[in-house]
Amino acid sequence: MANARSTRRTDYDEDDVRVRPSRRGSRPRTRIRPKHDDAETGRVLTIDRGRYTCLVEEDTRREHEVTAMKTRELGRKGVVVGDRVAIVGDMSGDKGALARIVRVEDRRSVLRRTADDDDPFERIIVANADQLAIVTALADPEPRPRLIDRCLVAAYDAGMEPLLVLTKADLRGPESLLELYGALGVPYVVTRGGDADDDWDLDPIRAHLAGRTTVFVGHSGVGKTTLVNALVPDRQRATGHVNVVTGRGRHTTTSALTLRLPRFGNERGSGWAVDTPGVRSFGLNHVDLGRIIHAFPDLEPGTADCPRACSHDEPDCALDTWVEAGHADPARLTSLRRLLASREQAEDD
Ligand SMILES: Nc1nc2c(ncn2[C@@H]2O[C@H](COP(=O)(O)OP(=O)(O)OP(=O)(O)O)[C@@H](O)[C@H]2O)c(=O)[nH]1
Ligand SMILES: [Zn+2]
Repeated sequence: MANARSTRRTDYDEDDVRVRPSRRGSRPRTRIRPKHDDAETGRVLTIDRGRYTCLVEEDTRREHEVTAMKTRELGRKGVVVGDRVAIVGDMSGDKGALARIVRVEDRRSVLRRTADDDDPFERIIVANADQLAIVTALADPEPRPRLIDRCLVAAYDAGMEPLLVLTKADLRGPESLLELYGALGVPYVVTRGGDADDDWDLDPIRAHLAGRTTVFVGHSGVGKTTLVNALVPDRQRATGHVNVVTGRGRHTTTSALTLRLPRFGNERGSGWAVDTPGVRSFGLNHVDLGRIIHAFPDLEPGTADCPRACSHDEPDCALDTWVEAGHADPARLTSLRRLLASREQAEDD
């Protein structure tokens, strides 16, 4: 009991008390003001063993990182990379200083996964991102269209725009792979870099990333690390934290890591890259397939005559008639159904 009470004490936020209660005992201002209304807003850059690296005073000359922990008042609510949070306490960013996250602001988008399709637990990988860069090598390793499809479903489900990043173009051209995605109209960039090109032109991909927050996913060996490092030359400095990067420069955490991209062209904001070291695949157990149709605005009106709770991949689906009547391209319906089916299939086939 005594223990619980003392914990409450530490939860009490001394920063909130601007006016001392008078001797006659008026109530402290914290009681009547909204809680923590002088908290600072931060962007969660990465998470490591319960410590949240947050960027505060963003885009000002006083921009800096602070390390924070969750507080009790958050309850069981999770804090994920990309979250905008309210932070109080020691905001100095000094070594050993620990601030406290007291609130998580509403999320604009949520990229989720389940470890595999049988896993009942969904995990949020990143919040508030705009774009999902699906990094795929054109060869070595061979492209895995099923995996790409699943990433597309995850992006559409999250309310994020997909971007196909096709690497190792020095080994093979993109034509046959792009045939699969032509009807979907997924934006793409083709790159060749790393050891294959001393003079790597990153401008085409930078144009897609400028001013937005992009999450990078990709299977092992596709060149994701090579690409992200090239995009963020001062990566080591950008992460800054010894607990994120070990002496050998490898991540000890599977948390996503947010990196600021250098400014590109006339964009006002430089944009952010979110690297996802541990994410190689997307379990789609949590995905509400009913949401995927929203990514197909040309087909969506055709679902008006569908049976209730139509999966859009069944004999009575009204989309067949809609397409036969010439309202939309049949290839679009084929692509939609391929995506809908990708949840039921293994990633590797
Ligand atoms: N030929 C060719 N090789 C590339 C290209 N980009 C990267 N590579 C090579 O591909 C290999 C894998 O690259 P990484 O960047 O480590 O791939 P990754 O996707 O981060 O893989 P993990 O480190 O396993 O997560 C390395 O040997 C790179 O040098 C490219 O455009 N062309
Ligand atoms: Zn239908």
